[in-house]
Amino acid sequence: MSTEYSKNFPVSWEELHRDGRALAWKLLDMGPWKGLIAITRGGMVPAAIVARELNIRLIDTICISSYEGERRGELHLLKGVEGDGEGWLLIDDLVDTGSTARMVRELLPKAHFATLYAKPAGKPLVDSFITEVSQDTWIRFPWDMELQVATPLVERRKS
Ligand SMILES: O=P(O)(O)OC[C@H]1O[C@H](OP(=O)(O)OP(=O)(O)O)[C@H](O)[C@@H]1O
Ligand SMILES: Nc1nc2[nH]cnc2c(=O)[nH]1
Ligand SMILES: [Mg+2]
Repeated sequence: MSTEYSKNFPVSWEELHRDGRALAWKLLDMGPWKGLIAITRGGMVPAAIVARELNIRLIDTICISSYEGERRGELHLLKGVEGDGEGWLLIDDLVDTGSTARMVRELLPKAHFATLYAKPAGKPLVDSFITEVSQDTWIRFPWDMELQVATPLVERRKS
């Protein structure tokens, strides 16, 4: 982990599903929505959960990349969408520094932007989110993890 991030916040598939459904509950009475736009790639699984709960079938993507592991690089817009986003729900997994959010807000100023997780620097840019974590926390998503044998605590303390 880079020095910027000193804490880990691992999220299991079950927790992610629960948080996705909690986000759908929040968004339920704010519609109707014309459709949903997932910000790739992290927004795709949360978007699938929300789309299922809100019965949204029209789904588009904004394709952006910025991080290489835990290092933030330049933002690259690989694919946008037309329009100003009015009536559309924009979904990502998280906001961290808020750079990605700033770019999508410029592209789609009227969309409702929702994420599962938010860090303080990005929080003001999101309309709806479920859980806040501190700025020095790195969120570990289930699609980035695998099951491993855990080293016993006493042995970890020796190293
Ligand atoms: O608020 P920011 O500092 O911009 O960080 C948040 C963005 O970073 C991650 O995406 P990433 O660019 O790593 O691509 P990915 O979704 O394909 O993993 C995450 O999914 C958000 O989209
Ligand atoms: N997986 C993951 N990707 C990120 N991109 C920006 N911040 C984070 C984070 O905390 N976790
Ligand atoms: Mg992303």
